[in-house]
Amino acid sequence: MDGKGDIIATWMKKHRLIYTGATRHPFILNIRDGSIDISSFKRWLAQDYIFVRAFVPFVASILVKAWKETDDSSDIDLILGGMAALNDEIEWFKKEASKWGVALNSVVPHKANVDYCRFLESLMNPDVEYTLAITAFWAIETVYQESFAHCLEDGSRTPEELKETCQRWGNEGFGQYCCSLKNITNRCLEKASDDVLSKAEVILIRILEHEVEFWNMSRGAI
Ligand SMILES: Cc1ncc(CO)c(N)n1
Repeated sequence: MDGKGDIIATWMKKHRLIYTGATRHPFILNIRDGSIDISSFKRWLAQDYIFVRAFVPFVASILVKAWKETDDSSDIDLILGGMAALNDEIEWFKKEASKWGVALNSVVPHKANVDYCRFLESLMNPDVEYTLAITAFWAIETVYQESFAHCLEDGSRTPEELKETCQRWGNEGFGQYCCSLKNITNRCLEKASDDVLSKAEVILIRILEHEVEFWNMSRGAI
């Protein structure tokens, strides 16, 4: 330990407002209180399928960075497990889309989605350090975990037909996975230079902003 401690906890305090904006967005609150407009849900489903397809090569790029930059094989195992889960997730999207009558092959990506995927692509560059990419990965997964877990808490009135979606990211196993990603990220951040550390913080904020825009788009607000 070099005394930097839990950097993510420090960031969470500092950026609480935007973090809450991403994890307690009206889209999520409307699922939780049962007032969600089903056309919004379908829009989210179709757009998120496109996002997840772009997320696969992003996670693959992190796997390559981990292999080159860390001697901790448990990092590779965790990222590989994440990729395996994405394989299931893509099949789940197809099944869910057919249930709702959403045609995935004719979906036009929305600007917020294109912008977000472009940002992911910029992080796939081999020049981008493992620490920066894993920070983004942790943040992306954690926003969904915290958002959908909120829809399953006691007192929530999530419609029955949306519970499976919320379970997908809100379940305890996914929560554990996010916790492991957080531990890896903190370990990398503790060893990082001040320059990388400040870049990582900017990336976290950018991710949170993209997540808010993604929910906005899903609601049809933009
Ligand atoms: C936009 C978005 N953020 C995060 C996740 C979690 O994987 C997802 N599926 N989509």
